[in-house]
Amino acid sequence: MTSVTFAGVRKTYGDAVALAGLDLAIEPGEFVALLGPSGSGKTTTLNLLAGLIDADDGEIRIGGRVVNDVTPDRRDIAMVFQNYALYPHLTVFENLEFPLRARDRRVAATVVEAKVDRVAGTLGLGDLLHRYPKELSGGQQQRVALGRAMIREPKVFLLDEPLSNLDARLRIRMRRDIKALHEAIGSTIVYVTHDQAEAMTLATRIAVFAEGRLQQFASPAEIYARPANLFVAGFLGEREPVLMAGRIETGDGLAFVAPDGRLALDAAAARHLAPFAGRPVVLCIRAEALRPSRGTDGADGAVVAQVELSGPDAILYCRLDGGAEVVARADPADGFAKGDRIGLTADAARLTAFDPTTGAALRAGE
Ligand SMILES: Nc1ncnc2c1ncn2[C@@H]1O[C@H](COP(=O)(O)OP(=O)(O)OP(=O)(O)O)[C@@H](O)[C@H]1O
Repeated sequence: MTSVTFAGVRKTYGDAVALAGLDLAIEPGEFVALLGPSGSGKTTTLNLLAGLIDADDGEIRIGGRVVNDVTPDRRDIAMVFQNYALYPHLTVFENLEFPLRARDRRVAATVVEAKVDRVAGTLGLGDLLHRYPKELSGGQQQRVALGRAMIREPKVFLLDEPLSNLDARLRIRMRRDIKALHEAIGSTIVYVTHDQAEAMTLATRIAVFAEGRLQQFASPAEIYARPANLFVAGFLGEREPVLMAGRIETGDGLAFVAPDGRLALDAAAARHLAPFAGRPVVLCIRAEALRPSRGTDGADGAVVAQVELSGPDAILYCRLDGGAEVVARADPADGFAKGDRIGLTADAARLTAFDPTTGAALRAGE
């Protein structure tokens, strides 16, 4: 297992900064997702690691060795792209053995066979070895592409949006396959995606990029629960959170007060948000942070404007009494309906407050 390190790595194209001083230390055997919107620097990072482009500045290490001047074929990495392009005129077996034969023409047939068998076994391709790519489903083709990368037993796998050509259900199945594969082989994986759900389910840690800068590098749970800034808070999660500017007030019970709405905060808020009382903040409010209730005793009033069933949840689009729109999650069995007058209590442990000027998260005690 191999570590990967970027230290002060910078890449520009003319005046355009593709990557501004990246520092990132990936532990051996980690599965790291590089996540961010289009143009944020993910592919630049991957291409620098692969050696397909050169850094202007900084140092890149694979397993402790500085590789800035090492050619791609000597970096001991394998790449799988979005367009995995199998050789159409070769069978699955021939596609899998290709990298071995390309490296060493005289490699023994028994060695090739043993390696292909092992990789095919890990990926569940054993019964498909005689087929041609056009006789395979999209998911099977993608597994062959992964197998072709695995066969040379590289130290690090680089995957660039490998699932984006597959339909939604297959993508979810392949996610499980890739995760199982990582657990089976234990190699270090660096995986580029703009799909936050993919990053959340696959990665041991997620590196979130925006505009060529690393915004946060942490576990999926940490990134979701404790986003470092407003960009990360907005980018993670199935549904965009509501970001509302206002103040934490301590008067009549602790509350968040915005010009167009008020939210009562529960007791846990005393520790979590009370230190920021009186100062302007932007609050990130996710649906699961709001608890709807019948009647408005001890909670602030809202009206349900729309209900959306989303699998096991009912998503309530609500209007606070002051007019602000928020989204709450409920159990469909509770039967909330459009037009209902409800109470909303915020679970402060699930709220994050941000500095309106810098966008950085405010943490009690920091
Ligand atoms: N060869 C190039 N010449 C000029 N600018 C480039 C080149 N390659 C990348 N860039 C710019 O560098 C920035 C980062 O690009 P990069 O491809 O790393 O983004 P990305 O996060 O991978 O985006 P995507 O998800 O769209 O692939 C972008 O602004 C892009 O336009």
